[in-house]
Amino acid sequence: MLDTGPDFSTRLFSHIDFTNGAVAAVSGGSDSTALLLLLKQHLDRTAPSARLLAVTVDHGLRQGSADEAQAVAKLCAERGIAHRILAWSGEKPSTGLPAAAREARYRLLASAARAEGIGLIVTGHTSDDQAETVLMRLDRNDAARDEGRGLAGMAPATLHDWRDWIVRPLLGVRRHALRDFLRRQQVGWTEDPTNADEAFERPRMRATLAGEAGAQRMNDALALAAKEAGARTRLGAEATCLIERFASQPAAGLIRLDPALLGAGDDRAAVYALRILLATSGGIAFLPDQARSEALFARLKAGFFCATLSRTVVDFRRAGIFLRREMRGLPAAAAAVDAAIWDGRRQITLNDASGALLIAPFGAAAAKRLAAGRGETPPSLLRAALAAEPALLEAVGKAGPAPDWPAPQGFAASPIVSPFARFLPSFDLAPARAVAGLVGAAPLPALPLRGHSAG
Ligand SMILES: Nc1ncnc2c1ncn2[C@@H]1O[C@H](COP(=O)(O)OP(=O)(O)OP(=O)(O)O)[C@@H](O)[C@H]1O
Repeated sequence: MLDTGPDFSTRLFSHIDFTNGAVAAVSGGSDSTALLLLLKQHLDRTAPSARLLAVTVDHGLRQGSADEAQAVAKLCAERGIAHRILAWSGEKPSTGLPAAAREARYRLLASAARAEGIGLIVTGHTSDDQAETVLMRLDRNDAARDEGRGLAGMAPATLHDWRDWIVRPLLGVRRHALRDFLRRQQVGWTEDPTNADEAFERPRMRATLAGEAGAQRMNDALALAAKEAGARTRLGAEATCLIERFASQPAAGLIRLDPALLGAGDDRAAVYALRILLATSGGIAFLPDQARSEALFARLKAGFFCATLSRTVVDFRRAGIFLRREMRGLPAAAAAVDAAIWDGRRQITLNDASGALLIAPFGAAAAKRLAAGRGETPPSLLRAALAAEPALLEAVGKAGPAPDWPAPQGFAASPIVSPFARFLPSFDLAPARAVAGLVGAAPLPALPLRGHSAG
């Protein structure tokens, strides 16, 4: 039987920095209920002044979800833990419901954390969840498409919206051990019927991992995840070196790669660096397809050419290899909204919200008037990059002349690192930090795990 005494909670939590408190995401299921009680035990012993807020999201998708949230509220009241229930009140999509529910859940958890000045969310994902995730990805053959990146499974920590850390302290713990702990504490939990509904992929996978027969499969999956996590982190570190050595940004929206990258000798890392930079330039949340990226890299090795991948024009000419957002598919003029993400590439800040403002691509004509030559970068490329940047317009002046550049006061369009802007797994910290430095994105908040640094 697993030791679930004080040593156990020390092992689970002592590497996490709770100085700024924690939000515990508690569904009322066994895993997150055990998480909450173990964390409370740990903080009472080691950091009694650290704030702990339990949050239950009521998705309103099942009958009885409000009662389940109330059961968590009751447990928290008994244990002296602050608790909030947050309802998902938005439109529910007819397809992709689990993904939409997850999005809404993290958004609500993050808003609760921010409201309390807490930058850390802990969830109850277990090694069972990890094995299921990895095996589902293996079944879908994601590995072949993405060089095995996904087989690393869930990261011990993930940055959400470049602001809030989601930490998963139970990733190395089996669900049955947590249930044993709860039984000994005489604490109940709710069973979500969808977890047993084999119409869904995850419950089907869970069933294959049950019993003696499933145990070996689970161990193999966890060993695979650990191996792939190491490989992904190493590849990321190698790609980081290449980005730092060979990539520069001559102007906003224009990345230059030194052609020496092509002969640097480490093609795998170079392709990975290229994929990350393509997604960043194009404003895409996912890295471009592995095979197409390899083909692009091979074509670059063959000499000068121009192609488009991941909404990014890749232009190899004498002056270097340049990446910029293609003009096709840029957002149409629309009302400017503070804090909105524009084109997946820029976070808009409106300091002066007065008046009706529109945001629109700068456009080729205005860029032609304004872009001046700079250094050795061909002016045509500077103009092309500028044309795809956002500009602020008076709504009434739509037909008037284009605005001046740089943008009028009261408006900032800060670059974001598109593939990692929403979710940044800790495996990918090094390349995310390098690209943030390259494009001028906000620096990463420190990783709340001891023994690591996020710079
Ligand atoms: N409705 C919710 N409210 C708050 N946190 C949640 C909610 N649903 C899930 N979580 C968090 O996400 C983690 C993983 O979610 P998942 O859907 O795999 O778990 P679950 O089966 O709903 O619940 P549990 O993991 O607690 O048994 C949970 O352990 C919990 O920390």
